[in-house]
Amino acid sequence: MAASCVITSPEEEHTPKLDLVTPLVFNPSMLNLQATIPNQFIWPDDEKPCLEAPELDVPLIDLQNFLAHSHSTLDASRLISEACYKHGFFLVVNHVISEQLISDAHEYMSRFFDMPLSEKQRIQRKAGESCGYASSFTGRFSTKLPWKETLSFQFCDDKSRPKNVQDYFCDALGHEFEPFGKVYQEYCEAMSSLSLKIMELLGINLGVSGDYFKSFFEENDSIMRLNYYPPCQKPDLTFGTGPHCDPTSLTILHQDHVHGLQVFVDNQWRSISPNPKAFVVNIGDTFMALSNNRYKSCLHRAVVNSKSERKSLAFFLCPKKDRVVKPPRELLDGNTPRRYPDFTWSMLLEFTQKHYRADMNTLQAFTDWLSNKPIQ
Ligand SMILES: C=C1C[C@]23C[C@H]1CC[C@H]2[C@]1(C)CCC[C@@](C)(C(=O)O)[C@H]1[C@@H]3C(=O)O
Ligand SMILES: O=C(O)CCC(=O)C(=O)O
Ligand SMILES: [Fe+2]
Repeated sequence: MAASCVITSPEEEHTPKLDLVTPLVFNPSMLNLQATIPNQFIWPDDEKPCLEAPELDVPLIDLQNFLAHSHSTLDASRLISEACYKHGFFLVVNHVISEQLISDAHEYMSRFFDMPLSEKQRIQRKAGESCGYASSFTGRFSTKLPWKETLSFQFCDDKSRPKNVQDYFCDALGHEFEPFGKVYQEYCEAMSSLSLKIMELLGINLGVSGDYFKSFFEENDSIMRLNYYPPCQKPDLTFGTGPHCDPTSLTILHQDHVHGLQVFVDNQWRSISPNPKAFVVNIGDTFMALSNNRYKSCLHRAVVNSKSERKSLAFFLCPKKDRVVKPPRELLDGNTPRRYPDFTWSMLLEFTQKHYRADMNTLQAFTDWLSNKPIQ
């Protein structure tokens, strides 16, 4: 890739001029071989990563077995419940999503991020918006920058816009990107369908009537995100994705073969190793509110390494923007009073894109913001 990382010279870096207006440009091809990393990427000592985290034993759910209501249904149901009450992470296998589609999604991600920076910047994320290309969010954040490039786009399960992902790529980058768009259109449709099956399963486990959650997420208006983490010569000083809880409802993540995902459980960072046949599923803040705080949206992060790039495909299930997030009556009783106020996903999304950097406290900060309390 062309271009270089536009950073002031070392002496200026330590005494940056106030009128310095040239934003830092994160160009991995220039940065990933440098022995030092810019200060903006260095996280505070008390937040730095531990690169070796013991494996977290998460339940592995055979989805076809489960949905066939076979004898293993009760076992799977119990395993998922235990996980969701504790940390909200579980693995799904036998999900009937083709290996070829997953492989194509990873292949096109590599092709996209291998493009020259100027090409990627044709689809640059605009301030306050969730879609587009971002290189380490330079210009969005000024400290604790994540060591990653991302491409995010919307998926609408909307019959009136049947090819919205494919159209996004063609409209933004030109007709030659139709193959990109076709693969991610098909991938997002598969993720949406898998999400609804998982919602059916979560509803059963929470004792919620019928298809409450499944119908809540029909016509979902979700976010697909491609995470590309270049190698980093100082992986112990920065993060690919910093510690956070997903503000969304459900995340379906496919890791490539490189380790990096860590989850905070029982006051310890634990890793979830890549499994090419499995999707990592985790509960997000919005579903935690929908479940009236029963299922947990859990703190997690992604570390980087000095040897190889890492990629992950993250599908963030989100309800239609104007749908009111409110727990079903079965989850409201004397013992568990209402934990969060009514809100729409549109409000929480805007909060994370314009007012607050999603972290481990997003939902509480959002609740305070809604009640006009000063953010702690
Ligand atoms: C609604 C969203 C905001 C983020 C992408 C989706 C779900 C996860 C969020 C995020 C990944 C949490 C960590 C911080 C963040 C800024 C990031 O590192 O990308 C978050 C995303 C975002 O605000 O762009
Ligand atoms: O890349 C990963 O393993 C995790 C990324 C993540 O948590 C996110 O994008 O929200
Ligand atoms: Fe996440």
